[in-house]
Amino acid sequence: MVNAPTVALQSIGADTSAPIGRHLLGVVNFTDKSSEITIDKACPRVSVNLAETVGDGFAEVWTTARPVTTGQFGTISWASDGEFFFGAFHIPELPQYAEATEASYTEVLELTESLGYRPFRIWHYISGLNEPNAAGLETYRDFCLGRARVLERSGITHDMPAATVIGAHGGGIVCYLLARRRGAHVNLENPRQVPAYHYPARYGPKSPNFARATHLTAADGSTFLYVSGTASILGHRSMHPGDVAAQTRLALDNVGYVIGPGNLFAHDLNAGQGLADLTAVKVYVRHRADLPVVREICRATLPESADVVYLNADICRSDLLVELEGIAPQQLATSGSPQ
Ligand SMILES: O=C(O)C1=C[C@@H](O)[C@H](O)C=C1
Ligand SMILES: CC(=O)C(=O)O
Repeated sequence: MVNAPTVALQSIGADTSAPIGRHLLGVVNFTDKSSEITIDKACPRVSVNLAETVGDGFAEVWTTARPVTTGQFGTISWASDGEFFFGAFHIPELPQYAEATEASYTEVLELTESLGYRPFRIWHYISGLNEPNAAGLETYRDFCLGRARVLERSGITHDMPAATVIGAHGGGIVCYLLARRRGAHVNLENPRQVPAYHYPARYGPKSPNFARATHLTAADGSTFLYVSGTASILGHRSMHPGDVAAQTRLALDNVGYVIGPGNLFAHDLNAGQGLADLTAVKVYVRHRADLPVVREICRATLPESADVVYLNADICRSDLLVELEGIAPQQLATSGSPQ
């Protein structure tokens, strides 16, 4: 059994207890209910308001190999098994988010640093993502302002892991993250894209802070590639405006490139992966009417083995129609060589 967090995408309301030999680390329900976070002795349970109906929703269930302890630190609900950590915070709907984002991100860094953990994957779901805040700044750019201020103070603006920022249907900001105590993970860039840290000022007063993917090696040598929300961007430009099919193909192509052997070799890593290795894929589609086209392209491109879910959501640039993320696990065969 892998001694690293693994994820299963289950239907909402399905029994979200851990499989035999695994322990719950965190449960994220994508539902039609309001965003909230609860915590019990088992783990934090996050609800993200991002499904049209319960039927559209799903549960993202993270488990780990060892029993966890849970805790609360300011706005952060967390669980840890001593090596891996799951944390989450919720900021209610506000006229502006930078200040509250700064406060919660400060708590995330204080908590993970005090416990000796380093984040390796972060997700954010933000209602009104493309809407102007009370000061007229797009909410996504408002969020980036708050995040960047904290990371600048901590000197880690260019060392953040894979991330996702996607719109929610209401409820303010929900953020959840995975972190690890020991061992280094490697943040990857995609040479076909300008690193988000270096986006020109036209995209906002502060650049986003995330890597294109993060590569993690577990104690048993298994590796996991966590791919950020990836869109139809080359260089720093959004490509194929208005053409959701072309945007879907380029987003998939960007994912295949960033986890491919050439890019991993360029980051001094072995055993690149491919789209055929992806699982736990979340596809975010701006217009519901585009879902059938996006599904068709994804089904033709992704392996049948992949768990793929589709969500109707706003994306961090208003000219982007689709974005997707995934995980490429590489379990070691018993011989110790990559499968
Ligand atoms: O700002 C981010 O962290 C981010 C935005 C999107 O490009 C994508 O969801 C990945 C990360
Ligand atoms: C916008 C987006 O998806 C990116 O910056 O990669």
